[in-house]
Amino acid sequence: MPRDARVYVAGHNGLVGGAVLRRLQAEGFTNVITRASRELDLRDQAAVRAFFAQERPEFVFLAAAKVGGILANSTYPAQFLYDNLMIAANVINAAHESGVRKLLNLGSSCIYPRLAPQPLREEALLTGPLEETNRAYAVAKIAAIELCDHYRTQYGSDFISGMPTNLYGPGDNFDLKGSHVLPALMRKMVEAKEAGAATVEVWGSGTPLREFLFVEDLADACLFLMEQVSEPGPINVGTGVDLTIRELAELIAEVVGFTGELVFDASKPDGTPRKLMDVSRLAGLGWSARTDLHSGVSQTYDWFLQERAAGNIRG
Ligand SMILES: NC(=O)C1=CN([C@@H]2O[C@H](COP(=O)(O)OP(=O)(O)OC[C@H]3O[C@@H](n4cnc5c(N)ncnc54)[C@H](OP(=O)(O)O)[C@@H]3O)[C@@H](O)[C@H]2O)C=CC1
Ligand SMILES: C[C@H]1O[C@H](OP(=O)(O)OP(=O)(O)OC[C@H]2O[C@@H](n3cnc4c(=O)[nH]c(N)nc43)[C@H](O)[C@@H]2O)[C@@H](O)[C@@H](O)C1=O
Repeated sequence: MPRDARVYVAGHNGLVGGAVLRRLQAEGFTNVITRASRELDLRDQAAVRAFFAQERPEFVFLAAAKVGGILANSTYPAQFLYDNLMIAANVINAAHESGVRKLLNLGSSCIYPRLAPQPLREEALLTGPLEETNRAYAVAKIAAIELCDHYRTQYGSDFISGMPTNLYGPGDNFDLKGSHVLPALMRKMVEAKEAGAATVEVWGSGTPLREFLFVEDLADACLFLMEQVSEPGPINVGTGVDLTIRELAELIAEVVGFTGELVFDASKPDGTPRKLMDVSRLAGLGWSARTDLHSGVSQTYDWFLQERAAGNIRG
């Protein structure tokens, strides 16, 4: 991508969009276009068409979506399905109509079939029943991947899809009901430590396994994909390493300095038992994650304390 190319980052206020924006700015891109949802609701087809016709971006990072953890997904499935279908359909179609040179769409490891063989290979997509707790979201994410592939075959559009694993890092959502596990446990443990509380509640059994990629590494992968990959089908972006929720909670407790007891609430859903991705395809193209989980959690903790003091934490 030329440094003066017109680059649109959809979702720049979010975890992924924020990391991609920081990286583009660090790399010296001078023409980055952004819009908050209050300025441009991507569910509004006419507004999206008008935006693309007016701004004519050449490259698009599609990191706008309605995103949440296991409880949010199972509580608001209609919104997760509708919003994500509309956002993807409007942006992908307007990108085609306005002649965008390349678009990067993002899937998620949680959209693979619940019982697909692990580690998950890209070919496993659509080969079996989905995880119920986030099926609505998954259907919308799968539709976006399918749209990109069919716009490639029918119109020759260079629209690609990355398939990130669970992400975390600066800019994450720390709302205790709507967020993902890592920010939720970090916030709960910080607040428990400060309050002198003896316990912290962990949802579920603690036995599910999850893989976590630091969002700055994902941003690096997004630029790599935009520069290096132009082929159909999702491409996994992860670390290839997972751990149990119990092990994650113990790691966060050690970083935060919470020495109380972890109490597991079996009334909360575990979700899919495991979703470790096979990351060999992207490794074969020359990209691998650099930040180990302990370092990423430590960096996220430092960022959380600093931004909480400034009143900038989402959630
Ligand atoms: N977080 C994770 O663990 C993972 C995320 N992904 C994918 O990465 C992408 C980004 O996720 P993430 O950064 O975590 O999500 P966030 O919730 O952190 O950010 C999503 C962004 O989308 C924007 N947005 C939401 N609805 C609309 C709308 N109707 N119109 C315009 N903008 C909208 C929001 O903008 P605003 O703030 O202005 O309202 C927000 O900044 C998604 O496609 C997600 O599926 C994939 C795997 C894992
Ligand atoms: C990222 C990807 O994957 C997401 O699915 P998920 O990985 O199941 O999401 P999660 O991070 O919310 O939970 C992971 C595990 O952790 C446990 N858990 C413990 N304690 C808390 C807790 O306090 N909060 C949360 N949220 N989970 C907790 C929780 O019970 C579960 O066993 C999709 O929603 C979808 O967003 C998607 O794209």
